[in-house]
Amino acid sequence: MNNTSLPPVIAIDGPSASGKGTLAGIVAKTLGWHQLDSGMLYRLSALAVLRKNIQPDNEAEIAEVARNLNVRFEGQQVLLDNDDVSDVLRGEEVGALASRIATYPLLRQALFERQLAFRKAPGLVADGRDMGTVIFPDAKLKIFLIADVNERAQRRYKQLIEKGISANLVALLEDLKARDERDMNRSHAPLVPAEDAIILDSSRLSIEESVAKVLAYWSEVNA
Ligand SMILES: Nc1ncnc2c1ncn2[C@@H]1O[C@H](COP(=O)(O)OP(=O)(O)OP(=O)(O)O)[C@@H](O)[C@H]1O
Ligand SMILES: Nc1ccn([C@H]2C[C@H](O)[C@@H](COP(=O)(O)O)O2)c(=O)n1
Repeated sequence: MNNTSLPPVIAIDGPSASGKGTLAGIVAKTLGWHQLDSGMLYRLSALAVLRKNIQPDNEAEIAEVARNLNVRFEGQQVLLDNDDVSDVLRGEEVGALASRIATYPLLRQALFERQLAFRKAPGLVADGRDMGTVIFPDAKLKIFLIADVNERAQRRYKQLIEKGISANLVALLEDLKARDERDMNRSHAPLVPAEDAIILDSSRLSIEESVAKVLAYWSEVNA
């Protein structure tokens, strides 16, 4: 099967808390497509590493854990080894370790096929850091979603408070800056826009305005 016969992909990449997941979810629902939150796979790997007490610098063992992840998605629930980990996955410890181990080429390779498997008819909206550059380079539409780091910290702060999780705005801002630095400067699959990506700055856009822009770009692709 050549790539033109594969289901279409819309790739949405960008830094933490830029709104990728929110945007991908609404666009996928609007189009009736599947969704891949690739960051979730890195977070699941990090959580499994923590639970198995694997040393964070043991790249080979971490890749092995990722290759054998026993994960199920049931609606909004994520089950790791039959345990509902939906909330714990979003925690700071897991996110920080995910960002650290995501620098390992063996781990990225271990998750490669698993991500490709999400590409099913009628289409896929995939969000992450390397969707348009590495995993789905033939995506029909590539969005690189950015937002000012202070705005992203505010968004993450509001998101956590609304979930009843205590948060510190200054610490969140520092964490986002550190994560941006690591995600953008790693040697394998760094966070960079694909050459054919559209840069969408959502700093001053509402969620609805961002969604409308992506759907308009998609209509243009098909015009
Ligand atoms: N354009 C927007 N305007 C205001 N808030 C937004 C906008 N887009 C997203 N948000 C809010 O920002 C928060 C972070 O969004 P989201 O979790 O989708 O980001 P993300 O880029 O997927 O983050 P991560 O990479 O860390 O998973 C959410 O609470 C979401 O509702
Ligand atoms: N395609 C991806 C997705 C995620 N990562 C890494 C980098 C992030 O810091 C971490 C957690 O992702 P999030 O849930 O915040 O989107 O996972 C990556 O390297 N490549």
